[in-house]
Amino acid sequence: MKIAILPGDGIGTEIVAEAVKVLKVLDLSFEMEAALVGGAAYEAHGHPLPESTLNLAKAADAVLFGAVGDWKYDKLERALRPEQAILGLRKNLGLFANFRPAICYEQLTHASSLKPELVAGLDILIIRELTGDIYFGQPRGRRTAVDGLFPGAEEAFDTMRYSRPEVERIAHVAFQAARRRNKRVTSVDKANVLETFQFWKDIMIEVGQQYPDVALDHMYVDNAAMQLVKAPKKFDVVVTGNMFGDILSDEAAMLTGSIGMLPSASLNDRNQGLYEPSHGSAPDIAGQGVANPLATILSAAMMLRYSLNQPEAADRIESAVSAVLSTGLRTGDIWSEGTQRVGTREMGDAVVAALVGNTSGKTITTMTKS
Ligand SMILES: NC(=O)c1ccc[n+]([C@@H]2O[C@H](COP(=O)([O-])OP(=O)(O)OC[C@H]3O[C@@H](n4cnc5c(N)ncnc54)[C@H](O)[C@@H]3O)[C@@H](O)[C@H]2O)c1
Ligand SMILES: CC(C)[C@H](C(=O)O)[C@@H](O)C(=O)O
Ligand SMILES: [Mg+2]
Repeated sequence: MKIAILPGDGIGTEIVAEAVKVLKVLDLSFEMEAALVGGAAYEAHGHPLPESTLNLAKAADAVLFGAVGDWKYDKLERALRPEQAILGLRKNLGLFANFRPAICYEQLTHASSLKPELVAGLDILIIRELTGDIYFGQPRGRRTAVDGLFPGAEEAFDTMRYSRPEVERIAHVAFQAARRRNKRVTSVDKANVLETFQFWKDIMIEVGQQYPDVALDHMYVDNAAMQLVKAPKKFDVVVTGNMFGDILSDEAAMLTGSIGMLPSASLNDRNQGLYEPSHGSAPDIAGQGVANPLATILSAAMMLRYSLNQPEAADRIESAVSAVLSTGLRTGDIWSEGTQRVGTREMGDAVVAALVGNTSGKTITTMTKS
C-alpha cells in the first residue's frame, strides 16, 4: 500500500509532519512518498499540480494532503494559483464524496464559541459534493455584457450546474452513511431560488424512496447556516452541494472548538481517497509552530479506516487524540483557561507518546472558560 504525502504550503508542511510522525509510529507496512503541491510546486516547477505529483497521487492508495495557498499568489492567473492543485486533484481522481465530520470532543466543550450545552456531545456529518456545482461549471469567465442592467459594462460569470448522476451518487452516499448513524439526512439547498437546487431536491426525494428507513428532510441553506449555530445537535447527516458544503463545514468546525479539529475524507467510487484538514494554509500563523495538527492527524485516521483497511489503527489514533486532550494539552486555537498551551510539534509528540503508551503529561481537569 502506498500513501502520497502532499504537505503543500503554509502550515501544511508543519501539520503534515506531525501526522506522518503518528503514522510512522504505528509501524504498519505501507510506503510513503512525498511531493510538492500548491505554491511550493509552482515555485519549483512552475505549476501548482505538476504531472509528477498528479501521477503519484493517482497511483497511490491514498493521499495525505496538508493545505495550499498564500496571499502572495492572488495575482497569478487562475490556472497557476495554488488552490488549483487541490481542485485538480479532486477532479482528476474523481473524489466526489467529501466527508467532514464535526465532532465535539467532550474535553473541548468549553473551547467552542457556542454555549457548552449546545455543542456537548455533538456528532454530525457533513457530506459535501466535491466535483461539481459552480466550482467546476462551464462556461465561466469575463466579458462585456450585452444585456442585463449595464449593457456594455465589464462582467464576470460562473455556471452553477449539476447532472442527474452527480446528484444521485452523492444522495446514495448520504443515505448509506445515515444508515450507519442515526438514520436522518438533511438535504441543504436553495430550491426557492435556484433551478439547480430544485433539481437537487427532487432527486434527493426520489433516491430517498429507496431508503425508507432513513428520514429525509430539506432545509434552505440560509436557514441551515442559522440552525447550525442555534441547535446543531438536531442534525445527523447533512448533504449539500460543493459551495454550500464549503461554507457550512467551516461554520460547523467552530462547533467542535476550532477549524483545527475538523478532518476530512474525499472519496471516489473505488474508495481511493484524499485526506486533509478542512482548513487552509493559514498564512497568518504559518512558520510559527502554533498550528493545531489534530485535524490532519484525525484525517490520517480516516485514511487508515476508509482507504487502507486499518480500522483498528484508526481507532488507536482517535483514542490517542482523546487521551492527549484529557491531559489538558491545547494548541492556541483550542486553549481555554486551566489548560496547557503547546505548539504544533509538542501536540504531535503527545499523540505519538499516547500511542506508544507513554503519557507522562499531567492530567489537568479544570477547564473553565475565561
Ligand atoms: N484545502 C486547502 O488547501 C485549503 C482550504 C481552505 C483555504 N485554503 C487556502 O488557504 C489560504 C488561507 O485561507 P483562509 O485564511 O481563508 O483560511 P484558513 O483555513 O487557512 O484560515 C482561517 C483562520 O483559521 C486559522 N486556522 C486554520 N487552520 C488552523 C489550525 N490548524 N490551527 C490553528 N488555527 C488555524 C487561521 O490562522 C486563520 O485565522 C488561502 O490561500 C486559501 O485559498 C486552502
Ligand atoms: C481552497 C479551496 C479550493 C477549498 C474549497 O473551496 O473547496 C477549501 O476552502 C476547502 O474547503 O477545501
Ligand atoms: Mg473551505
